[in-house]
This record gives sequence, C-alpha cells and structure tokens, in this order.
Amino acid sequence: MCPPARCRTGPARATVVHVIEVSELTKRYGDTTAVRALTFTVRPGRVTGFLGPNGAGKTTTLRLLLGLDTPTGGTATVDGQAFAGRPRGLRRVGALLDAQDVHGGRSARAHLAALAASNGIPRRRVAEVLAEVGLADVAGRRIGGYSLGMKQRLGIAAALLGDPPVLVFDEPLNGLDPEGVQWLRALLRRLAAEGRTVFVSSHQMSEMELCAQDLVVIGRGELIAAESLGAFAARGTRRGVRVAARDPERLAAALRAEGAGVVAGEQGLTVTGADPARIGELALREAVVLTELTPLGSSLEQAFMELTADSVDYLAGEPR
Ligand SMILES: Nc1ncnc2c1ncn2[C@@H]1O[C@H](COP(=O)(O)OP(=O)(O)OP(=O)(O)O)[C@@H](O)[C@H]1O
Repeated sequence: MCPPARCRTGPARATVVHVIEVSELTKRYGDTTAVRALTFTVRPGRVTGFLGPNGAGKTTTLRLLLGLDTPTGGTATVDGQAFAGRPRGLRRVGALLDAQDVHGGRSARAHLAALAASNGIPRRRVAEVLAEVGLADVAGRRIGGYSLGMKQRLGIAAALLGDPPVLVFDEPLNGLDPEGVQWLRALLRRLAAEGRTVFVSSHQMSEMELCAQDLVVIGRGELIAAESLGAFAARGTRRGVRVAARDPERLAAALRAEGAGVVAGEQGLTVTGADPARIGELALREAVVLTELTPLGSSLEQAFMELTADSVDYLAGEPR
C-alpha cells in the first residue's frame, strides 16, 4: 500500500490534508428533511465513528459526500473539493455503502478486476485486497452465493482497491461474525494509523467504542456532537456515586433531604444528584463514617442513549 503521505507529490500536493468537511449540509426529500444544516470535519489519522439512531441521516450524508445525491443546501467536500463519482475516484476515496449492491453473477475476482480496470488501478491490487479481506480462497465463486458478511468483506476490498487516503464505510460491521468484527476493528485502526481519514457509520455506540477516536453523532438529521470519544462520554450524565457507610440509613435520609436520589442495594447506596465532595460533607455533618465513595463513570453507550433519546425514530420493544 502507498501511505497517503507518500502519495503526495510536488509542492502543491504537499499541503493537501485529506480532510472531509461538511458545511451546512441539508437534504430534503419532499416533506422529509433527512439532513439539516450539518457541519463537521473528519480528520486524517483517526477513526471517526459516524453515529446516530436508525433514520438519523447517516446514509444520506455519506451519499451526499460521495456525490451520489445532490444536496438541497450546503456542501460536503474531500480536500476542499466536492467528490463526484469520477472514473478514477477510487484512488481518492474508497467507499462501502451497500454491500448487497453488487452483480451476483460475477466472481469477486472478476468484480474487483472490472473496478480496477475502470479506475486505472494495477491488476495486482485485486489479489492484494482479496488477501487483505480474507476472501482469496473464495475469489472465484459467484458473489450471489456469498453471505452478507462475505459481501461486506468484498465491499471493503473494493474500497481499499485504489489505496485511497480517505475511506468511508456505511455500517461495515453488519453481518460480520465476532471474528470478522474484531478483524475489521483492527483494520480500521491500522488504516487510520497509516495516516488515512477513516469515517465509519454505525447505529450502535458499542460497535464504535473499541475502534473510534472521534465521533460525529447525529439525530433526526441534526448534529448532536462532533468531538473525541472521551469528550462525548463525559457529556453523559454520571451514573452516580457508590457509597458505603456505617450508618447508611442516616446518610441516605440526609442525602434525600438535599434533593439527591438514593437507591439502597447490596453493595451500598447508589447516589445521583450529589458529587463525592458533597456526599463527604454531608457524611461529616451527620457524623457517619464512610467506608466507600466511588464515582461511577458514564459509559459511552449511556451517553449515546441519553443524547440521542429525543431523536430516536424507531424503537424496539416497549413504546416510550
Ligand atoms: N431517497 C429517499 N427518499 C425519501 N426519503 C428518504 C430517502 N433517503 C432517505 N430518506 C429518509 O431520510 C431519513 C434519513 O435516512 P438515512 O437512510 O439517511 O438514515 P440512516 O441514519 O442511514 O438510517 P439507518 O441507520 O437506519 O441506516 C429517513 O427518514 C429516510 O426515510
């Protein structure tokens, strides 16, 4: 593979940084506003997770970015230019949008060879990417007989074919088995470590938690957050503070009188609405000996649920 840094030639290209920039991006389909005034930046050298509940507008955003659809307003650019489906576009941006969208009658090898030919990519890349995604042994088989996971791997192979500095994947973990998920997480991290810009959508926080460094979170087409994983997690409400004390009932009463929430459990009290310092002060005032005072950090999943709660269109299970 040619790392992006080495792909830059000449003084003009030396300053090129492979940034995805989305500015005031809006897309309406009739009465539906799929994306509304979205603005964010995706930087190279990091895996950026693109998160949002079902129907949030992730696929629409990626389609607009890739020039597969036209914005109603705003812009989406790579390296400062709109990316339209150019013949040699695979060298610039590699994308996996819909793994099922392939000609089932062809073999994986023939499919990739055709893509390579139309993008001016050396034929040897076909064997390289097939090996990279673990499909070398089945490359001669018809794609129509592939499982969803195998088609995802093929879609990833196609995205890697042109050795591009920018990679965009829409829900690439769908259909992968646990080994496949681990493999893909490692691949995404490696691609970013090579200096590429890696933008990956998912509707599940837990999927991104282990490989993304930055997050762009949207809900109902609007931006909720664009920041590092850590900053996003910190925005979730703290789960509370676990407290153990010699006289828990007395402390619980004092905390409740202060407006804090207190739930008594086997391991002690779980307190919300009061930080450890305030709990310590109250314990001192009530002359209650504390034996444990542990802040419970908010998990990313919880932050995601909280921050997108108002923008979930489709809920599984019980109605809200
Ligand atoms: N071609 C279209 N015509 C009409 N409405 C559309 C079209 N494409 C998307 N939408 C609507 O735009 C909204 C955003 O859809 P989109 O597929 O971008 O969301 P998503 O975040 O990718 O969802 P998911 O996680 O379920 O794939 C939805 O309400 C969807 O029904």
